[in-house]
Amino acid sequence: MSESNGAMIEMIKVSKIYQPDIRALSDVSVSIAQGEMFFLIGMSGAGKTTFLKLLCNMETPTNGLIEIAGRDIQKLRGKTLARMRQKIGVAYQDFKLLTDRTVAENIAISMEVSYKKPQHIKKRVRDLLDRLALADKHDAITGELSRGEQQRVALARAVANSPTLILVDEPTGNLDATTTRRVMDLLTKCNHSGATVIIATHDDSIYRDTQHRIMELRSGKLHLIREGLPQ
Ligand SMILES: Nc1ncnc2c1ncn2[C@@H]1O[C@H](COP(=O)(O)OP(=O)(O)OP(=O)(O)O)[C@@H](O)[C@H]1O
Repeated sequence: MSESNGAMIEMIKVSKIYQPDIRALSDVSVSIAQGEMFFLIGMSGAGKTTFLKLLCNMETPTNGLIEIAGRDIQKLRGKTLARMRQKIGVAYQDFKLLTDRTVAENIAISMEVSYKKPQHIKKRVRDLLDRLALADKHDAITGELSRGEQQRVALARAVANSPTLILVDEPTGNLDATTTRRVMDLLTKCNHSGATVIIATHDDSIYRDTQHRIMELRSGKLHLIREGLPQ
């Protein structure tokens, strides 16, 4: 994805109403810079997952415009849409893993789809498993792991192919403090390598001391909690 005025994401007056009448997002406008790490907080049901799903085209807005790297994502079709999707890594709240496949197979998928060399894939999978304290789970069947382990596999899969945009939904919900730190270290490393990272969470331990921008969804509206410091 190419740069557009330094913005990775432009949301302009975006609303999402689910049928029959659930207003999840209401006139949300925000610009998120290329290379920014951005925390999206809010109570349960505040619309965080909806916000992320709109960005990865899993849901369409009822009103408003969403641009990623300068392109209106609702207008993307065919190969252009597929190419953009390859540049977005998503760790879903419900993981969406292939539970009958091994951990390594799950993490390798996005790299295989973009024809990375087997040698590179092997090395990357091992490295991510090491970083996330899952080295001994390489050949485990994913559906047999604990929720906290599956959560980390979902994260490893999301970042494996070095996407330009990383969307993570509650990445630490099932984790202890030490493992939470590992997850945040990995996301920070991705961010330092240039990725724009958007983290939806209500785990205040991961944003309490951050120097990155924090915004909160409340009653479908987006409020600034803290400006990020220049990095
Ligand atoms: N597919 C859907 N159909 C109808 N309503 C939905 C749908 N998805 C979400 N909602 C509703 O939209 C609102 C926002 O939901 P969303 O999942 O985006 O919130 P959230 O902040 O991610 O919550 P949580 O922290 O509990 O995951 C909620 O009232 C939810 O019930």
